[in-house]
Amino acid sequence: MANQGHDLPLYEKIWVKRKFQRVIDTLILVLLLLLLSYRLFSSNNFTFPWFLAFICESWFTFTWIVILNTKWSPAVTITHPNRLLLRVPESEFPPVDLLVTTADHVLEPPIITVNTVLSLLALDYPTNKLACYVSDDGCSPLTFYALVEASKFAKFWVPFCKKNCVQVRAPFRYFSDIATNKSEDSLEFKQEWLQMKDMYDNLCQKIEEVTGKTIPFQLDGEFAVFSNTDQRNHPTIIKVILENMGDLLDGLPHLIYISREKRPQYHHNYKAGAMNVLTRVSGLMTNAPFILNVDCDMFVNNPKIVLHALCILMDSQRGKEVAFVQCFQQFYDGIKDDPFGNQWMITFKNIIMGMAGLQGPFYGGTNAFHRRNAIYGLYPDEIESERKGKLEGKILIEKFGSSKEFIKSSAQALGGSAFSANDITTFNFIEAATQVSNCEYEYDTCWGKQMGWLYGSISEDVPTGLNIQRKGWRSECCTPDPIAFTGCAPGGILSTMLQQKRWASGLTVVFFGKHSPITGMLFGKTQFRAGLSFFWLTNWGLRGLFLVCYIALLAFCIITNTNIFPKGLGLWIPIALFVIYNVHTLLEYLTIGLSIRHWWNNQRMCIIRTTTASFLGFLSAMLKLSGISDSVFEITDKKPSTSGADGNNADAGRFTFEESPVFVIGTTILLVHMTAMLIKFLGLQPTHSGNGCGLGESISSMYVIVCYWPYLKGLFARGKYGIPLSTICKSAVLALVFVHFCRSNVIS
Ligand SMILES: O=c1ccn([C@@H]2O[C@H](COP(=O)(O)OP(=O)(O)O[C@H]3O[C@H](CO)[C@@H](O)[C@H](O)[C@H]3O)[C@@H](O)[C@H]2O)c(=O)[nH]1
Ligand SMILES: [Mn+2]
Repeated sequence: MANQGHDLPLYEKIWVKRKFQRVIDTLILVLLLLLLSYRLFSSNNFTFPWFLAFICESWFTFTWIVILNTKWSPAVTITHPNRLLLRVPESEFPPVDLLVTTADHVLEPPIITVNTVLSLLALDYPTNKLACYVSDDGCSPLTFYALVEASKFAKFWVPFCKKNCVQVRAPFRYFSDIATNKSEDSLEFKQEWLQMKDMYDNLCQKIEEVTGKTIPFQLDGEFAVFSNTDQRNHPTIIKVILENMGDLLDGLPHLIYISREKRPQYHHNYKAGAMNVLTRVSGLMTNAPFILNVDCDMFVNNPKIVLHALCILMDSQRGKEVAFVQCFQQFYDGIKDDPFGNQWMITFKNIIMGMAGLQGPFYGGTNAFHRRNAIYGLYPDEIESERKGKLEGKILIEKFGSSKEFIKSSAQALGGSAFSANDITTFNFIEAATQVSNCEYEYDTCWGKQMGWLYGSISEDVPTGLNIQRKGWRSECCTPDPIAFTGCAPGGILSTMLQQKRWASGLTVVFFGKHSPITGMLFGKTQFRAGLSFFWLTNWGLRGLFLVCYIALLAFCIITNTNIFPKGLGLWIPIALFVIYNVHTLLEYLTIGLSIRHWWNNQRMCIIRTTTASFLGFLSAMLKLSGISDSVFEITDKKPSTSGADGNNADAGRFTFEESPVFVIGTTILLVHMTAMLIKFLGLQPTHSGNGCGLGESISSMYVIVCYWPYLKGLFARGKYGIPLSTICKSAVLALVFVHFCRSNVIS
């Protein structure tokens, strides 16, 4: 019986057929190449606009090649947790460390973190094999208080979930779902349910009470360590909130709170710094071979997810080459038709599934199961064979830092010998853990440079993943049903833009840095097509630069009455491109059941986002690379929006404007194009003997204005729906400068 299905793989990879799409995608590439060759060989003028258009279109073509390559051979993985259960007795399941990061109790209300932690504690996995570590970069007694209260609630919540096979184990979601209390449920269950709900409401109330006040509570007893602390200046605080003392199968997992030391003179490296501290502290206490990391808002939606991920990581065939298993980010309560383009449904289908068919998806920063050894910098072939050299004490100290206890634990982890926790007691654990969480611990070690979460980019996830894949590791997607994790997408246009800007900036830094896919392909073991697919990510900011150039060029042409598009028969190339591309993407949306509105919102947001957030991100990366100013990790606001994020609210998808440079750029683009159209319709274009501006330029300019429709409405709306006057003024000045520049350059 126990031997049943021994030779069957724990997971399978299935390639998805997409012949029709390949044909259309290739056709688009051919048209792009045609346009480029038309530019090269037409007897038309080789003016500056033509040259610039050629550069931009070459870039677009390259981007399309990247996308085509990524989409070419998509794959999905299918996991078989029942086979794993048959093969490995529960007592031999490997430990898994659960790492959670939170950084600001205002933008990330403690109740959100609490829900994520509760869902982790209630995972369907032996509780004595789980340990949850929460890093709080906000050093907030409120977060700590909330976790302590949550741990009391967990003693009832976890057994309740397991007994009743609850699916969604984040209580705020569970209780908001009316379907959880159905009429056919037994009386006993109903009573329990009500009791649980009562307790949860109680917990929320307690947390709300303290978060509402300016001086929340007396900082004494357990909380005394938080007195006189400042977010940017405080010693390490470590608290063991729950400890599974008797190694009990049905107890609760360990729960540990960590706020690493911060000092103004030390750069704390944002989330990457926090993750490295979490890795070390968990290494000291439980040293699990596998690590799950989630952001504070990403709760477990499928309680069996650990088993699914282990199917991949523990598969005896291909599993050994897999460094991490990535569950795609999905969101709850997404606004209908994705007005801000931040739900990424089609990206998952096209890009991530595409990468899964190559060397594997990129690491997305959250919802990922890692092999501790890969985080520690091991190569895949070192897992089984020679790694003696790496285990020598001196080398380990140079790489991992000087904590004796940590060296011991890392040698164990690298040696693959014992997954057993160290002979560490709560008392010496705190001491050792404090040492590895202090600011100067990483000084002169490899942390953040060659191993662990890498520093230097505010999109730390991408270089971290690339650094692992360049060593020859693969990664896999895990897409169980129901979805593994769900989190909250940014609720408004501003937070979406700021997130995009951060990504663009961080990714541009990666592109020009030593962890770019190019170096991975040239000097590492990143496979060629996989490396090419990673450009889709790292070029995020550069795309902004080229698109802004192109859009400015269009306006320039209309204002100065010149052209970049072919005339006559040649004009059919860009027109065919435009039509085929749009029909093709629309079909892609419709086939997976998304609406036309969803498609249009995404098309529009792609233009808006690329020309504003990505472009600004690119500029900020340039400032960073040239050493002028550093870029800051601006945390995404996770407060539930007051206007109701339920998607039914009429206001939920509307653009609300505030003062911010991202809106200045967008408004400028809109004003410039409106001015250009006005000049054209009023007949104010200069006349000259050259080749004047034609239909192509006008249609494109109109398309830009249509994309920017929400901004156009914002120009005339009031209150939060209106673009602030100061932003309009700044944009108007910029637009005037641009128009003046064009007029003074008129080619006559
Ligand atoms: O100094 C910091 C800043 C952030 N965080 C945590 O980092 C996570 C991600 O921050 P968030 O503001 O939610 O950013 P997102 O844009 O939603 O995050 C995406 O992009 C990030 C990289 O830019 C990745 O790290 C994330 O995993 C990925 O979900 C959160 O848990 C934060 O608490 C820290 O721990 N310390
Ligand atoms: Mn997030």
